[in-house]
Amino acid sequence: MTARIIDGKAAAADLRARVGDAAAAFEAKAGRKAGLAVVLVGEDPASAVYVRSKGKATVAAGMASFEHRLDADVAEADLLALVDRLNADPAVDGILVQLPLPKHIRESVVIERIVPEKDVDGFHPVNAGRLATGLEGFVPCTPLGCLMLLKTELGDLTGKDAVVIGRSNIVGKPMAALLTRASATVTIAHSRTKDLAGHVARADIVVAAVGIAQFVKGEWLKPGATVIDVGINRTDTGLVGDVDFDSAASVAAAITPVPGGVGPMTIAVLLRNTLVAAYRNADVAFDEDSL
Ligand SMILES: Nc1nc(=O)c2c([nH]1)NC[C@@H]1CN(c3ccc(C(=O)N[C@@H](CCC(=O)O)C(=O)O)cc3)C=[N+]21
Repeated sequence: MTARIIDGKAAAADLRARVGDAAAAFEAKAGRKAGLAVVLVGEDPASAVYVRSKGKATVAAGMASFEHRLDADVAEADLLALVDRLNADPAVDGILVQLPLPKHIRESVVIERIVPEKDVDGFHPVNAGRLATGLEGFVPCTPLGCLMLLKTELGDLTGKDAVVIGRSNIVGKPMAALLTRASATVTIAHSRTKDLAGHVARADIVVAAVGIAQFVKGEWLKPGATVIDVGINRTDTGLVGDVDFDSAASVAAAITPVPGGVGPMTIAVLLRNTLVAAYRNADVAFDEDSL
Protein backbone atom coordinates (compact mmCIF):
# COMPACT_ATOMS: atom_id res chain seq x y z
CA MET A 1 0.00 0.00 0.00
CA THR A 2 1.12 3.52 -0.54
CA ALA A 3 -0.38 6.11 1.76
CA ARG A 4 -2.30 9.17 0.72
CA ILE A 5 -0.36 12.29 1.65
CA ILE A 6 -2.50 14.58 3.82
CA ASP A 7 -1.99 18.06 2.41
CA GLY A 8 -1.73 20.29 5.49
CA LYS A 9 -0.73 23.26 3.40
CA ALA A 10 -3.94 23.08 1.38
CA ALA A 11 -6.08 22.48 4.46
CA ALA A 12 -4.43 25.47 6.15
CA ALA A 13 -5.03 27.69 3.10
CA ASP A 14 -8.66 26.63 3.18
CA LEU A 15 -9.03 27.46 6.87
CA ARG A 16 -7.21 30.79 6.44
CA ALA A 17 -9.64 31.74 3.66
CA ARG A 18 -12.64 31.00 5.91
CA VAL A 19 -11.01 32.97 8.73
CA GLY A 20 -10.48 35.85 6.28
CA ASP A 21 -14.19 35.94 5.41
CA ALA A 22 -15.18 35.83 9.06
CA ALA A 23 -12.58 38.52 9.90
CA ALA A 24 -14.13 40.86 7.33
CA ALA A 25 -17.57 40.18 8.81
CA PHE A 26 -16.18 40.90 12.28
CA GLU A 27 -14.75 44.23 11.17
CA ALA A 28 -18.10 45.22 9.63
CA LYS A 29 -19.98 44.35 12.82
CA ALA A 30 -17.51 45.51 15.48
CA GLY A 31 -16.07 48.56 13.71
CA ARG A 32 -12.51 47.39 14.27
CA LYS A 33 -10.21 44.60 13.16
CA ALA A 34 -9.57 41.52 15.27
CA GLY A 35 -6.05 41.83 16.70
CA LEU A 36 -3.23 39.42 17.59
CA ALA A 37 -0.21 40.46 19.66
CA VAL A 38 2.91 38.29 19.36
CA VAL A 39 5.77 38.70 21.81
CA LEU A 40 9.26 37.47 20.91
CA VAL A 41 12.02 37.51 23.52
CA GLY A 42 15.56 37.22 22.17
CA GLU A 43 16.91 36.43 18.75
CA ASP A 44 16.45 32.69 18.26
CA PRO A 45 16.43 32.47 14.44
CA ALA A 46 13.81 29.70 14.20
CA SER A 47 11.48 31.63 16.55
CA ALA A 48 12.01 34.82 14.56
CA VAL A 49 10.98 32.99 11.36
CA TYR A 50 7.77 31.67 12.99
CA VAL A 51 6.89 35.08 14.40
CA ARG A 52 7.35 36.70 11.00
CA SER A 53 5.15 34.14 9.27
CA LYS A 54 2.47 34.51 11.98
CA GLY A 55 2.47 38.28 11.48
CA LYS A 56 2.19 37.97 7.69
CA ALA A 57 -0.63 35.42 7.92
CA THR A 58 -2.49 37.61 10.44
CA VAL A 59 -2.44 40.64 8.15
CA ALA A 60 -3.29 38.52 5.09
CA ALA A 61 -6.42 37.30 6.90
CA GLY A 62 -7.55 40.89 7.48
CA MET A 63 -6.61 41.09 11.13
CA ALA A 64 -4.28 43.49 12.97
CA SER A 65 -0.84 42.20 13.99
CA PHE A 66 1.09 43.73 16.88
CA GLU A 67 4.68 42.51 17.22
CA HIS A 68 6.73 43.11 20.35
CA ARG A 69 10.43 42.22 20.39
CA LEU A 70 12.28 42.24 23.69
CA ASP A 71 15.99 41.71 24.36
CA ALA A 72 17.05 38.25 25.49
CA ASP A 73 18.12 39.70 28.87
CA VAL A 74 14.81 41.49 29.57
CA ALA A 75 13.72 41.21 33.20
CA GLU A 76 10.79 38.89 33.87
CA ALA A 77 8.97 41.82 35.50
CA ASP A 78 9.24 43.86 32.31
CA LEU A 79 7.78 41.03 30.23
CA LEU A 80 4.95 40.69 32.76
CA ALA A 81 4.32 44.44 32.52
CA LEU A 82 3.98 44.11 28.73
CA VAL A 83 1.53 41.23 29.17
CA ASP A 84 -0.49 43.42 31.57
CA ARG A 85 -0.66 46.20 28.96
CA LEU A 86 -1.76 43.75 26.24
CA ASN A 87 -4.36 42.25 28.61
CA ALA A 88 -5.84 45.74 29.04
CA ASP A 89 -5.61 46.82 25.38
CA PRO A 90 -9.05 46.65 23.68
CA ALA A 91 -7.42 46.36 20.22
CA VAL A 92 -5.75 43.09 21.25
CA ASP A 93 -7.96 39.99 21.17
CA GLY A 94 -5.22 37.36 21.30
CA ILE A 95 -1.81 37.27 22.97
CA LEU A 96 0.94 34.82 22.02
CA VAL A 97 4.25 34.81 23.88
CA GLN A 98 6.61 32.78 21.72
CA LEU A 99 8.17 29.84 23.54
CA PRO A 100 10.75 28.83 24.60
CA LEU A 101 11.67 31.81 26.79
CA PRO A 102 15.21 32.50 28.09
CA LYS A 103 16.17 30.46 31.16
CA HIS A 104 15.89 33.35 33.64
CA ILE A 105 12.18 33.83 32.85
CA ARG A 106 9.61 31.44 34.33
CA GLU A 107 7.36 30.35 31.47
CA SER A 108 4.57 29.26 33.78
CA VAL A 109 4.43 32.69 35.46
CA VAL A 110 4.23 34.44 32.09
CA ILE A 111 1.58 32.09 30.71
CA GLU A 112 -0.54 32.45 33.85
CA ARG A 113 -0.35 36.25 33.56
CA ILE A 114 -2.21 36.25 30.20
CA VAL A 115 -5.96 36.62 30.77
CA PRO A 116 -7.54 33.28 29.70
CA GLU A 117 -9.93 35.15 27.33
CA LYS A 118 -6.92 36.31 25.26
CA ASP A 119 -4.88 33.09 25.58
CA VAL A 120 -5.22 32.00 21.94
CA ASP A 121 -2.39 29.46 22.44
CA GLY A 122 -4.62 27.67 24.96
CA PHE A 123 -1.63 27.23 27.30
CA HIS A 124 -3.13 28.89 30.41
CA PRO A 125 -4.06 26.30 33.09
CA VAL A 126 -7.62 27.70 33.07
CA ASN A 127 -7.94 26.84 29.38
CA ALA A 128 -6.31 23.42 29.94
CA GLY A 129 -8.86 22.83 32.69
CA ARG A 130 -11.72 24.00 30.50
CA LEU A 131 -10.68 21.55 27.78
CA ALA A 132 -10.34 18.75 30.32
CA THR A 133 -13.81 19.45 31.75
CA GLY A 134 -15.62 20.18 28.46
CA LEU A 135 -16.10 23.91 29.00
CA GLU A 136 -15.71 26.65 26.40
CA GLY A 137 -12.17 28.01 26.25
CA PHE A 138 -9.21 27.95 23.88
CA VAL A 139 -7.59 24.75 22.63
CA PRO A 140 -3.87 24.68 21.71
CA CYS A 141 -3.38 25.31 17.99
CA THR A 142 -1.31 22.27 17.01
CA PRO A 143 -3.60 19.57 18.45
CA LEU A 144 -6.73 21.36 17.22
CA GLY A 145 -5.18 21.46 13.74
CA CYS A 146 -4.42 17.74 13.98
CA LEU A 147 -8.03 17.02 14.97
CA MET A 148 -9.30 19.01 11.97
CA LEU A 149 -7.05 17.00 9.62
CA LEU A 150 -8.26 13.74 11.19
CA LYS A 151 -11.94 14.67 10.84
CA THR A 152 -11.45 15.68 7.22
CA GLU A 153 -9.66 12.39 6.56
CA LEU A 154 -11.84 9.99 8.56
CA GLY A 155 -15.13 11.75 9.34
CA ASP A 156 -16.59 10.56 12.63
CA LEU A 157 -13.88 9.33 15.04
CA THR A 158 -16.28 7.49 17.36
CA GLY A 159 -14.84 4.21 18.59
CA LYS A 160 -11.54 4.56 16.74
CA ASP A 161 -8.43 3.40 18.58
CA ALA A 162 -5.98 6.29 18.86
CA VAL A 163 -2.45 6.31 20.23
CA VAL A 164 -0.88 9.67 21.08
CA ILE A 165 2.88 9.39 21.48
CA GLY A 166 4.05 12.26 23.65
CA ARG A 167 2.53 13.81 26.78
CA SER A 168 3.46 17.50 26.62
CA ASN A 169 1.09 20.21 27.81
CA ILE A 170 1.13 21.85 24.37
CA VAL A 171 0.48 18.81 22.17
CA GLY A 172 0.13 15.33 23.70
CA LYS A 173 -2.21 16.06 26.62
CA PRO A 174 -4.61 18.37 24.76
CA MET A 175 -4.54 16.02 21.73
CA ALA A 176 -5.64 13.15 23.95
CA ALA A 177 -8.38 15.32 25.47
CA LEU A 178 -9.68 16.31 22.01
CA LEU A 179 -9.70 12.71 20.76
CA THR A 180 -11.49 11.61 23.93
CA ARG A 181 -14.09 14.36 23.42
CA ALA A 182 -14.52 13.05 19.84
CA SER A 183 -15.34 9.60 21.31
CA ALA A 184 -12.13 7.88 20.20
CA THR A 185 -10.52 5.34 22.56
CA VAL A 186 -7.24 6.97 23.52
CA THR A 187 -3.91 5.65 24.73
CA ILE A 188 -1.29 8.19 25.81
CA ALA A 189 2.14 6.72 25.22
CA HIS A 190 5.66 8.17 25.31
CA SER A 191 9.27 7.31 24.57
CA ARG A 192 9.48 5.01 27.63
CA THR A 193 6.19 3.15 27.06
CA LYS A 194 6.67 -0.60 27.41
CA ASP A 195 5.96 -2.37 24.11
CA LEU A 196 5.20 0.87 22.26
CA ALA A 197 5.15 -1.08 18.97
CA GLY A 198 2.42 -3.30 20.41
CA HIS A 199 0.26 -0.29 21.33
CA VAL A 200 0.79 1.35 17.94
CA ALA A 201 -0.08 -1.93 16.18
CA ARG A 202 -3.68 -1.67 17.46
CA ALA A 203 -4.18 1.99 16.52
CA ASP A 204 -6.43 3.31 13.76
CA ILE A 205 -4.97 6.76 14.49
CA VAL A 206 -1.36 7.50 15.48
CA VAL A 207 -0.34 11.00 16.53
CA ALA A 208 3.44 11.28 16.95
CA ALA A 209 4.51 14.22 19.14
CA VAL A 210 7.54 12.83 20.95
CA GLY A 211 10.26 15.10 19.58
CA ILE A 212 12.59 12.35 18.36
CA ALA A 213 13.48 12.23 14.67
CA GLN A 214 12.00 9.25 12.75
CA PHE A 215 11.12 7.47 16.01
CA VAL A 216 7.93 5.72 14.83
CA LYS A 217 8.61 2.92 12.36
CA GLY A 218 6.32 1.75 9.57
CA GLU A 219 6.62 -1.84 10.80
CA TRP A 220 4.81 -0.84 14.02
CA LEU A 221 1.71 0.40 12.22
CA LYS A 222 -1.57 -1.36 11.61
CA PRO A 223 -2.08 -1.50 7.83
CA GLY A 224 -4.50 1.27 6.88
CA ALA A 225 -3.78 3.47 9.91
CA THR A 226 -3.94 7.27 9.69
CA VAL A 227 -0.70 8.88 10.85
CA ILE A 228 -0.32 12.49 12.03
CA ASP A 229 3.31 13.57 12.43
CA VAL A 230 3.73 16.58 14.74
CA GLY A 231 7.52 16.39 14.89
CA ILE A 232 9.78 19.06 13.43
CA ASN A 233 13.39 17.90 13.80
CA ARG A 234 16.25 19.65 12.04
CA THR A 235 18.86 17.13 10.83
CA ASP A 236 21.81 17.27 8.40
CA THR A 237 19.47 16.08 5.67
CA GLY A 238 16.82 18.74 6.42
CA LEU A 239 13.52 18.73 8.33
CA VAL A 240 12.17 15.36 9.40
CA GLY A 241 9.21 14.37 11.54
CA ASP A 242 8.85 11.96 14.46
CA VAL A 243 7.73 9.26 12.01
CA ASP A 244 10.00 7.33 9.66
CA PHE A 245 8.07 8.61 6.65
CA ASP A 246 9.17 6.16 3.95
CA SER A 247 8.48 2.98 5.91
CA ALA A 248 5.23 4.42 7.34
CA ALA A 249 3.94 5.50 3.93
CA SER A 250 4.11 1.91 2.73
CA VAL A 251 1.78 0.69 5.53
CA ALA A 252 -0.51 3.61 6.44
CA ALA A 253 -3.64 4.64 4.56
CA ALA A 254 -2.82 8.32 5.02
CA ILE A 255 0.03 10.33 6.54
CA THR A 256 1.01 13.97 7.05
CA PRO A 257 4.35 15.05 5.55
CA VAL A 258 6.98 17.20 7.30
CA PRO A 259 7.11 19.98 6.23
CA GLY A 260 3.69 20.72 4.74
CA GLY A 261 1.56 18.79 7.23
CA VAL A 262 0.74 19.85 10.76
CA GLY A 263 2.96 23.00 10.82
CA PRO A 264 0.89 25.13 8.44
CA MET A 265 -2.29 24.10 10.27
CA THR A 266 -0.84 25.40 13.55
CA ILE A 267 -0.65 28.94 12.19
CA ALA A 268 -4.09 28.75 10.54
CA VAL A 269 -5.66 27.60 13.83
CA LEU A 270 -3.90 30.46 15.65
CA LEU A 271 -5.74 32.87 13.34
CA ARG A 272 -8.96 30.95 13.94
CA ASN A 273 -8.56 31.14 17.71
CA THR A 274 -7.79 34.86 17.50
CA LEU A 275 -10.94 35.53 15.50
CA VAL A 276 -13.02 33.45 17.92
CA ALA A 277 -11.50 35.49 20.77
CA ALA A 278 -12.45 38.72 19.00
CA TYR A 279 -16.09 37.68 18.58
CA ARG A 280 -16.30 36.52 22.19
CA ASN A 281 -14.54 39.58 23.61
CA ALA A 282 -16.70 41.97 21.52
CA ASP A 283 -19.80 39.94 22.44
CA VAL A 284 -20.82 39.63 18.78
CA ALA A 285 -22.74 36.45 17.86
CA PHE A 286 -20.75 33.98 15.74
CA ASP A 287 -21.09 30.33 14.70
CA GLU A 288 -17.69 29.02 15.84
CA ASP A 289 -18.33 25.65 14.18
CA SER A 290 -18.26 27.43 10.79
CA LEU A 291 -14.47 27.52 11.24
N1 LIG B 1 3.62 30.37 22.19
C1 LIG B 1 3.94 29.59 21.16
N2 LIG B 1 2.97 29.09 20.37
C2 LIG B 1 3.29 28.28 19.31
O1 LIG B 1 2.39 27.83 18.57
C3 LIG B 1 4.66 27.99 19.05
C4 LIG B 1 5.62 28.53 19.91
N3 LIG B 1 5.24 29.30 20.96
N4 LIG B 1 6.94 28.27 19.74
C5 LIG B 1 7.41 27.50 18.59
C6 LIG B 1 6.37 26.51 18.13
C7 LIG B 1 6.60 25.97 16.75
N5 LIG B 1 5.46 26.40 15.96
C8 LIG B 1 5.32 26.17 14.60
C9 LIG B 1 4.43 26.86 13.82
C10 LIG B 1 4.38 26.66 12.46
C11 LIG B 1 5.23 25.79 11.84
C12 LIG B 1 5.20 25.64 10.36
O2 LIG B 1 4.46 26.33 9.68
N6 LIG B 1 6.02 24.77 9.79
C13 LIG B 1 6.12 24.59 8.35
C14 LIG B 1 7.48 25.01 7.86
C15 LIG B 1 8.61 24.39 8.61
C16 LIG B 1 9.97 25.02 8.30
O3 LIG B 1 10.34 25.05 7.11
O4 LIG B 1 10.64 25.46 9.24
C17 LIG B 1 5.81 23.14 8.00
O5 LIG B 1 5.85 22.27 8.87
O6 LIG B 1 5.51 22.89 6.84
C18 LIG B 1 6.11 25.08 12.60
C19 LIG B 1 6.14 25.26 13.97
C20 LIG B 1 4.62 27.13 16.75
N7 LIG B 1 5.08 27.20 18.00
